[in-house]
Amino acid sequence: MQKSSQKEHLYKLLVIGDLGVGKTSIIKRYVHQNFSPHYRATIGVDFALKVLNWDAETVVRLQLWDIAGQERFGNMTRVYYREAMGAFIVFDVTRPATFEAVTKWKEDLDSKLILPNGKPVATVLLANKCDQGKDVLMNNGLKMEQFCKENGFVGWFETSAKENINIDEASRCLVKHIIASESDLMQSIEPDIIKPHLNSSNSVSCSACFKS
Ligand SMILES: Nc1nc2c(ncn2[C@@H]2O[C@H](COP(=O)(O)OP(=O)(O)OP(=O)(O)O)[C@@H](O)[C@H]2O)c(=O)[nH]1
Repeated sequence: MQKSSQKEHLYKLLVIGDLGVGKTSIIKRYVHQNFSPHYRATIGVDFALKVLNWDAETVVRLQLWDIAGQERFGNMTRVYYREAMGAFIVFDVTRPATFEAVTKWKEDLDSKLILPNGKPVATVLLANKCDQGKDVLMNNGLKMEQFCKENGFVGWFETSAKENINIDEASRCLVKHIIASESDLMQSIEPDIIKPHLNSSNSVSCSACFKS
């Protein structure tokens, strides 16, 4: 039961990335604690709600927007991105092309969504299906931390929706950065205009959540 002294935050989070990388599966695992090996492509967008008891005084409600991979080639992302406070960009570690698409997704996001202080929304990169090996990470010799800094991600995690690896951790990282960016905004502008704008901007990053 909620105590009267508790603070509540409601955040819209986007989950984006190429077809079949595991966006729906990650949300399903996170919200419903289950996994299905069968693939059913998302059409347009789907939604889920996750409630987090953040600390003794704070409840965080996450509205997760599961955006179909095929939307990268459509015009609807601008509409879906509206008023989001954070994003996960997902790729599949077994398919290099899905990693190459990550920068395209990030550019699409940053070109359409901006906070009132001119900063992009906090974004965490998820290297999903890590239960299948780490082909992309190892073969390309990727320096993920460097990649994240250069491309404005606040952190990255190897995840598995199948084995339930690092999904809670990635979410906590994202929420932590959103709470920090929200208090940043509170200090600089009127609280009632915190909602992100649709526009473009440069990226910023912080290494607080980077994993090696
Ligand atoms: N081994 C393994 N398979 C996964 C994992 N996550 C998802 N899959 C499988 O990958 C396939 C695609 O997963 P989805 O969650 O539907 O992918 P999506 O990104 O939502 O796909 P779109 O809706 O087309 O954008 C399914 O067969 C899943 O079972 C994972 O962590 N490990």
